Amino acid sequence: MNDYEWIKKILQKIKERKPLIHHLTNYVVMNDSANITLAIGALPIMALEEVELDDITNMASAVLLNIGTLKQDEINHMLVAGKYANFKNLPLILDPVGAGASKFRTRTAKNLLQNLKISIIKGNSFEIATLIDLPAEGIGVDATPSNKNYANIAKEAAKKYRAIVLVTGEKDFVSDGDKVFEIEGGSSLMSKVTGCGCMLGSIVASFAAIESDNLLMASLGASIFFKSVGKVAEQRSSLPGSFRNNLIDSAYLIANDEEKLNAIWREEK
Ligand SMILES: Nc1ncnc2c1ncn2[C@@H]1O[C@H](COP(=O)(O)OP(=O)(O)OP(=O)(O)O)[C@@H](O)[C@H]1O
Ligand SMILES: Cc1ncsc1CCO
Repeated sequence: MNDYEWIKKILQKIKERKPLIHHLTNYVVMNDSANITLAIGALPIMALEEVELDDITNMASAVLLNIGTLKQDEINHMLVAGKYANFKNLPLILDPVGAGASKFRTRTAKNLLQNLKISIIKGNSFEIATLIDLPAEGIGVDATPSNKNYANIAKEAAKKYRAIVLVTGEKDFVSDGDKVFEIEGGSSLMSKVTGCGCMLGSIVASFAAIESDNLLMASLGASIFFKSVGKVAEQRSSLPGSFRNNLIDSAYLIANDEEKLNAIWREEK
């Protein structure tokens, strides 16, 4: 038994149960999100049309809301999909892409948090800091929170929104508002390929679908797993284009090859 036996169990259950993950997500990364979901054995579906939301939610095991390319007239779709998820008690994951970059995104992320019971919030440090009204340094995509205590940012956001919070970056931080876990690893190439955060959202949702009674461990497991995926992808490629494809291949490889998982995690200890 190694320390990560519990993550292998989650991966095994994903393969057995094939949970359907309903994504309302951005069209920059939608295809990669679908493929990474399939690579670990879950099933993706992307549906925005309001009339089909009840059917889709009835089959789904988790719902992911990602505001990356959201338009004003689509906000209501997210609210309706979120209400269905809440009604069915499904894990509901929010990726507040770009919160802090525009007033529209900040307002929309906060609106979703106010009107829905969000189970897990996953975002980079700037996005999560924005949700707890911390000031920023820099502009646009290079902005970072002026407060670099990311563990505390995760904890405060989790307390404020009564949700599990996963802050991503060179190191990830996961908190339930009480405990905070710090996760190292991954690859610097992950910041050179768009959508690694969005793909992690799909993995978080897949883990949450299986581990719905323990969303802290689901989020922690997803973070550890995806850091390992990044590391294996880097061993297989050194440039962003091939790295992107190798993320999907590596997710598939390590989700299906227990020996590979053992080897990576042995190395890490
Ligand atoms: N420099 C790095 N070193 C190691 N891992 C990284 C690095 N940068 C990002 N990651 C990993 O990449 C994933 C995405 O994190 P990131 O903070 O870049 O998300 P994001 O800004 O929301 O990305 P996007 O908006 O492109 O989807 C996480 O799993 C994170 O741990
Ligand atoms: C680049 C970009 N713009 C909106 S969504 C997205 C993908 C990364 O979040």
